[in-house]
Amino acid sequence: HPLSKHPGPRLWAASRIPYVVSLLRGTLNEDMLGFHLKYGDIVRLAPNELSFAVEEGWRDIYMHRPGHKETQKDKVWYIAPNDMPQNIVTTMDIISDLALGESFHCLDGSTYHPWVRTLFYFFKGMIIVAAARFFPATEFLLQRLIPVHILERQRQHTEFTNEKIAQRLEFGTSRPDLITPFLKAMEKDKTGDKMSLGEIQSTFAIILVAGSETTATTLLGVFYKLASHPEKQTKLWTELEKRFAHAENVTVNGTKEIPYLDAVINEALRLCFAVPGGLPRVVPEGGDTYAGHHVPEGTSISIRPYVVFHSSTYFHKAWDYVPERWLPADQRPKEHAADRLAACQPFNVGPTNCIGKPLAWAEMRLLVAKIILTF
Ligand code: HEM
Repeated sequence: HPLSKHPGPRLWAASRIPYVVSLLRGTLNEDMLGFHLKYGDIVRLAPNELSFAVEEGWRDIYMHRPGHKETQKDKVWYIAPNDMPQNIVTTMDIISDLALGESFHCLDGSTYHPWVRTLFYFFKGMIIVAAARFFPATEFLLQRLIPVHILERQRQHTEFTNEKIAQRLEFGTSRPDLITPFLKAMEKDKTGDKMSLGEIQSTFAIILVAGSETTATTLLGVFYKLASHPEKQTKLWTELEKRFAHAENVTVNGTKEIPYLDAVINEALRLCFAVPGGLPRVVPEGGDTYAGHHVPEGTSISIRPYVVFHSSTYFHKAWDYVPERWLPADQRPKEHAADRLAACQPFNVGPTNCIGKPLAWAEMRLLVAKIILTF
């Protein structure tokens, strides 16, 4: 087999089944970590899949390289759920304002909106459906084994999203929001093309999921780490107090200039990364070279962020919480001078990286600064 030169556990190289078992048990990241420690930077983790734990993988797999064809998102993972059309997120323009012009009001009543409550079933359903897709010949039968309550909650989740979109379309909004540019796209252009309601629904389903849970999980990481490292918390408070004096003075722009605040958030992004899967892509026709290795077409390849972010090759004391490693070079502790910060890319890189990155940073800076100063 063309991938036989790459090391990895034999059973995993022979069959997709051990991978799928690990995926469904939720132990894939830990297993990957063990394999990379044992076998090295590039591991064969299924008959047609390689996992990369090398910095140059970010550039080679995800970025546009002149003279090379681009990898494609692996269809096993990137298919819209519940028979919806594919979402059309490619564009950077739409990220200039917030999504649907109306909150889910979770904080008002300290309760979850049903959309939030069903979100985890949505994720669980995604994983199980993807697991079945690895076996195309029996996919139809395997899909039937998915527990009915998970499918039902996943369907409800989609319904909540569609309901919200329908409300927004019917009642309008007093200020521009993320839907506004899409309304134009729903009218026919000169060529007679227009965006369908299904495409709008699918796109907003992904924006809402991608824009909420990721930021929330990272913030949980920030506060967990600060709570368990009081001296870092005090340091952050001192820096914020110097700049703002009171929480009421905090502004998005003002929070951009506080290196220790960014350092605290960057270290949480590294250690409590919110997108636990690999970011799977497929090698284009003709094959190509990734991190110095030729890989045949059709192979599934990805960086495993969990492995790279915890790698002692790139980060001194990789498992320790050290926000200072992210400070500008002249303020960084000597022992972290050689840390390879570019190996940590929590928003991915290249044409399909996170379109919400500036929004996520604005939200996180604002929230962390206000909460630390207030409490
Ligand atoms: C800490 C917060 C966040 C993290 C760590 C994060 C991370 C990521 C990553 C790693 C990807 C690439 C996935 C892939 O290559 O398969 C991605 C894509 C995406 N993110 Fe984020 N994200 C965050 C916040 C947000 C926010 C606030 C939004 C708001 C709209 C957002 C919207 C999206 C969308 C729509 C995509 C898909 C882009 C595409 O398919 O081209 N994300 N995000």
